[in-house]
Amino acid sequence: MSLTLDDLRVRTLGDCEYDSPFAEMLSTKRTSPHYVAEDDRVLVDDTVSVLLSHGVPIDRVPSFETAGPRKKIYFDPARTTVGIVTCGGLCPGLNDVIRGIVQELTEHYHVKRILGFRNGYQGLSKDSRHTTMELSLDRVRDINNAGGTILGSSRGAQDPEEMVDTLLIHEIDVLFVIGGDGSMRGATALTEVIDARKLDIAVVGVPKTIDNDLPYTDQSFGFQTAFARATDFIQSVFIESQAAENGVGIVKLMGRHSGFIACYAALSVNDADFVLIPEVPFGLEGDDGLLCRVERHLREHGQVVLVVAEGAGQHLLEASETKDKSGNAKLGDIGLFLKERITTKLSEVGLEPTVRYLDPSYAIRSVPANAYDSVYCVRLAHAAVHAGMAGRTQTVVVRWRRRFVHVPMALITGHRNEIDPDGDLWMSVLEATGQPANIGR
Ligand SMILES: Nc1ncnc2c1ncn2[C@@H]1O[C@H](COP(=O)(O)OP(=O)(O)OP(=O)(O)O)[C@@H](O)[C@H]1O
Ligand SMILES: O=P(O)(O)OC[C@H]1O[C@](O)(CO)[C@@H](O)[C@@H]1O
Ligand SMILES: [Mg+2]
Repeated sequence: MSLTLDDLRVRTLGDCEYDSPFAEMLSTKRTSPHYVAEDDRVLVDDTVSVLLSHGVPIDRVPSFETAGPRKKIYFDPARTTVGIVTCGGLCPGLNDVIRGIVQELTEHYHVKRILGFRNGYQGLSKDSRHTTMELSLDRVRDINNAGGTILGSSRGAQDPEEMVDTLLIHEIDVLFVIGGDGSMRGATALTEVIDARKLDIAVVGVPKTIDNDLPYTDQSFGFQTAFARATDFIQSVFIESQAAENGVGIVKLMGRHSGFIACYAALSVNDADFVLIPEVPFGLEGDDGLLCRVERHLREHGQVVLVVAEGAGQHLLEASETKDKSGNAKLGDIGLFLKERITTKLSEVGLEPTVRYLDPSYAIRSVPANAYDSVYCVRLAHAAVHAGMAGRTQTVVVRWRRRFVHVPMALITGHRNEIDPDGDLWMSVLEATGQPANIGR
């Protein structure tokens, strides 16, 4: 997709007139390999050929506004009330982000009132708008040691008019939404009502998804923790299948539309023989199909390990019209399906298999963030606070090519981050597993 500078323009509520608590520290800072000054920008693309293809001077090629503290800010901290909400599925690091936001607002900006809305957007609805949680430093002190979110989360639509009424009742000036693509669509709907009513409320997003399926972000927070946890299950089925006669290990991992968890976990353990992801369709039948390939592998090596993303091979299953409360399609169970088909096939050819099947499901996303993700979360939290206090709205903070930047919400929800079958990640998976580029297709 070709972006223009206009697509990348971040919205702001107005001129920044208050001195930032960081003004003095920033006065001598210039762009360096480790810092981007607030009037500088970060390039979207990073290859010579793509940069040249734009055919415009370097200051006209697509670039993001840099994140970080500003010398001047929009909101007067002494009169600012902040809200925080976490929505959608769980993800390691949610509590780290909440804590980081509260710490930054309290210790540096000296914001006095921070409210957590309970149970996702549901907590902003008319019915539950009074069940807020006061977020003080004491309240968030050790929350990062636990998985989940102290605020709770939910799926399901709420009326944006009602939600904005709730923001007004609590006199919220800045709302931080920590959530995935659906949450960012919800946040966009909020900003539309805020605009229509000409209100002065900033909405800043911190993108969250263990599936790593949001675009314009290096890797989403919690993803590394989630795939690291997933490796335990691959190792288990590897060991089980190694010890059994005709051992088959199958692990199904989360990933509705994108197979990042499956690929990274499989590469990390480097013992998987087949990795199946939604982005690369495969067939079961025929000499080139998955079933014969599994059989051959088993005959040759005595064991076989498959890692399958939950969204893989959906074309092989009966289509389902079922949706969850947020309207996300409920998928068929490819893991159980493969377990049955592989068991039947191997039994038919006389290789009575010992099949070990694991579906760790929620076990990989309910854990606390690892050290790496915790660092990432706290830095995203700081960036979000700086963006909000500077009056940025309809904006998310992300890390892009190792720099923290502001991205308009519309870009984050515009398309999905998926594994490119022609890209180098999938090539690495093919190299590590030895599986062919096409299975039964
Ligand atoms: N198009 C939309 N407009 C308004 N609100 C939406 C929209 N899509 C989703 N939402 C709301 O956003 C919240 C979270 O959405 P959803 O359950 O899809 O999770 P998510 O944020 O995409 O996170 P994840 O996919 O990582 O679990 C829900 O309350 C849902 O109703
Ligand atoms: O059961 P829940 O909470 O709807 O979550 C399941 C989904 O959430 C995700 O982890 C995305 O957050 C998907 O991979 C998974 O299908
Ligand atoms: Mg989603």
